[in-house]
Amino acid sequence: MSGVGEVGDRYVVGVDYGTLSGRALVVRVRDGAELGTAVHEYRNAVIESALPDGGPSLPPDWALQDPQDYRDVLRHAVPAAVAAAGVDPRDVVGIGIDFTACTILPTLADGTPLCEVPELRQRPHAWVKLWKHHAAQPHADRINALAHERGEPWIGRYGGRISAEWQFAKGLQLLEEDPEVYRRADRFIEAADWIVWQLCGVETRNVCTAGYKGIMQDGKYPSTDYLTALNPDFGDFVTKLDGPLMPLADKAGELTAEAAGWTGLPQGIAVAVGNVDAHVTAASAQALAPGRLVAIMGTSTCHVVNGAQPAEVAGMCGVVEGGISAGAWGYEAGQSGVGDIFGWFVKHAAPAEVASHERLTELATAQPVGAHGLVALDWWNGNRSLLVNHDLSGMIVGLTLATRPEDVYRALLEATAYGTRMIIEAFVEAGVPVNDLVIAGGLTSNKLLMQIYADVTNRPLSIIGSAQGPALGSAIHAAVAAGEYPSIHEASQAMGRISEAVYRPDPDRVRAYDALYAEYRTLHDHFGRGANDVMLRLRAIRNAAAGSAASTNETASEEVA
Ligand SMILES: Nc1ncnc2c1ncn2[C@@H]1O[C@H](COP(=O)(O)OP(=O)(O)O)[C@@H](O)[C@H]1O
Ligand SMILES: O=C(CO)[C@H](O)[C@H](O)COP(=O)(O)O
Repeated sequence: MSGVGEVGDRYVVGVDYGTLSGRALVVRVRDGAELGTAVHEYRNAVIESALPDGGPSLPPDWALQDPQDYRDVLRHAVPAAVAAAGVDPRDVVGIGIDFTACTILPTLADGTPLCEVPELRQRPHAWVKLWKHHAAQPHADRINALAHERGEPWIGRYGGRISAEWQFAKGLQLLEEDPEVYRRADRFIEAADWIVWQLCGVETRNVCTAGYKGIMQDGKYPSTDYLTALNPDFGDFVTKLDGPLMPLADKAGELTAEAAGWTGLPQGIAVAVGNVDAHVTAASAQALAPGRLVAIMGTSTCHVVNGAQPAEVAGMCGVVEGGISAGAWGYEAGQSGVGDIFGWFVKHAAPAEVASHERLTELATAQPVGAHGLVALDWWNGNRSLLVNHDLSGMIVGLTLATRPEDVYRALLEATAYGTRMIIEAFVEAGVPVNDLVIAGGLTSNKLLMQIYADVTNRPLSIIGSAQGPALGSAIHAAVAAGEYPSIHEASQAMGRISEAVYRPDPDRVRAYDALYAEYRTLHDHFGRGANDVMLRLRAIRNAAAGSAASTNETASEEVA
């Protein structure tokens, strides 16, 4: 891309809120050139052990965040990105944001997070629940059981199972574990919509998170009758969730004077409706046409693909009209652990002399397919699609005394590719075309991983032409919200970019992987579909042991006190 623009050029800013940091990107409207970027790491990262001000240990599978970290991204990363771009802030015409989801927080009616209400600061349920907060699995199980018992019409749009990661499971857990915080929550709002509210002073709900994470179908949420059947006090939950529903790429409002002060951008510029970090990337990957599946591969993977019609795909995350772009049915699936699994091995299992992604990848590249004799189940962070159960766990079969670290690392890379192939096959079998794959996200840097995905799925892999797919996607949505393009389609064509078919499947390796994939499917169905619930039993034993350890610690601390 050429350098800073010409006279009359206009710019937009995209802000991508990831799991550990927020990234701002300054983009030229006419061609999507990326002129400057900056990252702000969240000071409190992911809160998994105890609240920032101290206090008791959090239970297993909790994952919270601090909303102040989100505001700080606006204060630090946006001005730094504009400075790095060397453009005049007065030439910026819009800002768009995307967020991990379902990342959700309880607030007062004016948007004040409950964790910032002094008397509630020490209450874990007052804080933001991050997308990977998996402690609401029992609540999700009840939501699903009751939905099937009553024949709720919406359950099919979610592949038959609502995830523990999503709004209703997290809301039910909040109600039943801290009723006072639940009552004090005038709003239960996705961080994507909350940060837009901070930017323009207008409370909105984007159709993407409302649809995929909030069970909003055909303009309706689940009935009050269903909610009170779950818990008599849950009937008002939708009143907390609901707000003005807005289509993607619309303008939510205009930058307030206060937000202009934080960001250094002009007051009054367009603020785009919020979006999800996966779905927003379809625009930057020029993959809005039906059949082009985009896999955004990072700590986790989200798979998004547009289809011409709605279809029910067992185990998918959901299908939402306009969920990716207006005029199509957007499908989502996902794997709740991908890069995180590779990171776990590097940080906690690999010997120091080879403990890096680069070294392990280099060592793993040379061996032929199947030489390590291993097959793994990629469920270190549960299974989002197709089994939708976060009490499932990881597994490696075939370990011997001859197994080396790079063998295990490669087996983990391959296991996530098998998981993606399961998802693709489920879509195709349900009549949702998947013609080719477009890969975005931080994992595109691993060439071995990319080639494995091409060989396992037997499909060519195209690679997005930006290292900042979500942020570029948000910038593209900002350009539409600012009126620079008539629709997301024209903006995607002008501002998005992709390298076609960078990785092609090798027939010999495809055949070799077909045999290993058959073994993966056998293990997947045996341990994931009820033939042997050892993983669930071990999880129950772990939780009981954790509970008794916590009570022992409390007793010990009381005795000391
Ligand atoms: N070269 C690599 N090969 C495989 N995994 C990697 C590599 N580099 C980083 N990772 C993993 O990818 C994840 C980071 O992905 P990234 O897309 O940068 O972040 P995020 O998912 O927060 O957007 C981490 O879980 C890390 O362990
Ligand atoms: O489920 C999601 C989107 O639907 C989450 O936003 C996504 O899984 C977060 O992953 P990452 O940290 O890799 O961005």
